[in-house]
Parts: sequence; C-alpha cells; structure tokens
Amino acid sequence: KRRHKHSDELEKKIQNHLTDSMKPPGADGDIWELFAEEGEMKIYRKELVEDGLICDPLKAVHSIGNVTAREMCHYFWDTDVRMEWEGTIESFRVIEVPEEFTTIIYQTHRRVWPSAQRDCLYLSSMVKVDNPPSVGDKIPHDTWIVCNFSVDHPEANPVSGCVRALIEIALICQTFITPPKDGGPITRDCLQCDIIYVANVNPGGWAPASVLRSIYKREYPKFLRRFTAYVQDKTRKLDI
Ligand SMILES: CCCCCc1ccc(-c2ccc(S(=O)(=O)CCO)cc2)cc1/C=C\c1ccccn1
Repeated sequence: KRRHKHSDELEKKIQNHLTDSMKPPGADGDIWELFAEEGEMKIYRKELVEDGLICDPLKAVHSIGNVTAREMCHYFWDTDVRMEWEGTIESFRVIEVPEEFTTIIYQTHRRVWPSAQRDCLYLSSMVKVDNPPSVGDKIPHDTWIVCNFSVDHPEANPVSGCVRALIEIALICQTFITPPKDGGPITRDCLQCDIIYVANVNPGGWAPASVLRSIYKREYPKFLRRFTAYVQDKTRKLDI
C-alpha cells in the first residue's frame, strides 16, 4: 500500500477530490462566485482569508472535444512539456521521482511587484481512477486525475528571497465517447473531455489582496484557455 513517503497522503487527497471537487459548484451548499465564463469554460471562486492571507479557492469546469482524459492529464503532468503551456513559472526542477507517475518538483514563479517572488515545492501524481463517481446521467469511458500538493524535501535548494507558496491542486478529466450513428469506427470527433480544475493557493506570506486577486482573475482563465488549446493542438491529426 505504502509505495513511497507520501503514498498515504496522496491517496487521501485523491479520494477527497473525487468526492468534493467533482461536485458541481453550489451542490455542496457553498456559495461559489462565477467570475469568468467563455463558452463551456466556467471559473468560480470563493473569497477566503486565512491568517490575513488571501487563499481564495478556485474551481473551473470545462468541456472540450477531440481529446481524451488521459491526454489532458498526461500533458498537464509531464514536465517535459511544462514550459510549452505554463506562463507564470520562471524555472522548475524535478527533485525526485518516487515512482513512475509521481514527481516532486521545485518551481519559482515570476515575481509580481510589489510582492516578493514565490516558489512552490510539490508532489505531482497522475492516476487513473477505477470506480469514478458518475456526475449526472452520463457514463464516463474513463477518469484520470493529476494531484499536485505541497510537500517538504531536503534537496529543494530554494532560490534565496523566495516566499514559499502552498498549493493543493487537482485536474480531474473524464472521457465521453459518442459512437458515430452509422456504426462506423470511433474517431477523435466522437470524443468529449469534461474537465474539473481546482486550485487552492496559499501565497505563504503577505501580498496585497488587490494584487493577488488581480493575478488570479487574469491568470486562471489564461491558463485554462492556453492549456486546453495546447492539448488539442498536440493531439490533432497531423495535417497531411
Ligand atoms: C504574489 C503571487 C502569489 C501567487 C504565486 C503563485 C503560486 C502558485 C501558483 C500555481 C498555479 C498553478 C499551479 S498548477 O496548476 O499545479 C501547474 C503547475 O505549475 C501551481 C502553482 C501560481 C502563482 C502565481 C500566478 C498564477 C496564479 C494563478 C494561475 C496561474 N498563475
């Protein structure tokens, strides 16, 4: 059961995401504010201040065609392509690979004046979910999750001057297949991927509420637009 130091914590977080994060916003009685909407993409936030720090939880739901849940999670998890879609990190290093689809990453984010620069040290794991809760009456073909959460590590060797931000993030994707009416083969056009992205970022130290909230308001929609377009582009049939 315990494959590495963080196995138990990882399992618990994945279970929590599958029960809590997969509920549509508002189902849990919580009041989510819709702050960005573009087509199928809807991004919700809550205002949360902990110890004087802005820790606004974020939940985004989206649905895009022509890709599978596994492709979405692979490109989100795979550090080989991280800098192709990530716009706010300045540098990152894979510190350790505890097991095949689990990495421990140290990354620095671009400094946003007047706040101190932030860094993150987190475990990132990609897992296929066996018995997913079905949301509504659609039956998913498969469900994948990437879970990123802050951990400690002796070899982080942090950049001096950085304030350590703490993250709890998950990308949960489900593939839905609509076979062609004429009984023909299943192609990419039969695929639909439903996406849930939840992010809880504690900035780790003081930063003006207005600066933080404007970063989130600008960066989350940009990230979701850019990342989903990136995966659709990477998986598109090669134009012959
Ligand atoms: C003063 C600035 C304080 C906030 C700094 C910060 C901390 C953490 C993070 C962050 C955001 C997404 C992830 S992830 O989804 O796991 C992907 C891998 O990188 C991990 C970390 C970002 C940012 C700062 C900017 C920011 C905020 C939203 C969205 C995008 N950028």
